[in-house]
Amino acid sequence: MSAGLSVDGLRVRFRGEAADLFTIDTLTLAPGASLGIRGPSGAGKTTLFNCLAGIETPQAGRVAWQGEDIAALPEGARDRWRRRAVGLVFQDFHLVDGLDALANVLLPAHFGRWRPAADERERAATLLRRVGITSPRREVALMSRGERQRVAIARALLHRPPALLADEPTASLDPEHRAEVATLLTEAARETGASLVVFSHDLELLARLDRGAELRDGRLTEA
Ligand SMILES: Nc1ncnc2c1ncn2[C@@H]1O[C@H](COP(=O)(O)OP(=O)(O)OP(=O)(O)O)[C@@H](O)[C@H]1O
Repeated sequence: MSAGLSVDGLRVRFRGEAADLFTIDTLTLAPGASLGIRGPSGAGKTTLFNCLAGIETPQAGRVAWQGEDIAALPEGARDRWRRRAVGLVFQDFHLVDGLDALANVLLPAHFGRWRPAADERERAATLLRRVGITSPRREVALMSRGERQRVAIARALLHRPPALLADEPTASLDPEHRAEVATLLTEAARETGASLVVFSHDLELLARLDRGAELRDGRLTEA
């Protein structure tokens, strides 16, 4: 079983379109390694993010994490895989405003179970401290955008996922918070051994990643 990410012959075309949005012949990423993907608006970055996260099913190809081809899994199995094996970070955080920071970090622990286990609560509290959130019972709606993104990163790490995917994670932050979030994401991947893929226009964030690639005109080119 190969660890990390391995993509082969990935092809995406939306219904009614005459041409493929993109094709990716091959892409691999080792555990603990990071890759930044940039590209012009409309190139398909969010669509590729969705394919790597098992949210979108490609027309053809293999998207394997830890040797498991998630593109071939039926929807229910893919949802279970996503909850277990991937941490997702978004531009607009995807937090639940009526809840405090701790409850937001524990959200993934509620799937299939009524309440989180004691060790999950402990890990959530530890992760919040790790990302610099000192008031875990504070409602996220009252937090700054930078703090909210740090809570979202802690949530992404709850189940120690081997894959971390971030879609424009710094786009709605001011420069100081952008740098903070960039440091946290790259350190978290290194510490946990997760493979990190970041889709972004933020050149400072992209410069901190091990590798860079551009999605343009239907092709992913590494540079
Ligand atoms: N479900 C869909 N059905 C049809 N077309 C779609 C669908 N989702 C996305 N598209 C189209 O695919 C193209 C790529 O969209 P995508 O959101 O992946 O681009 P992007 O590179 O993330 O763009 P941006 O940087 O502006 O967010 C766009 O032209 C978009 O309109």
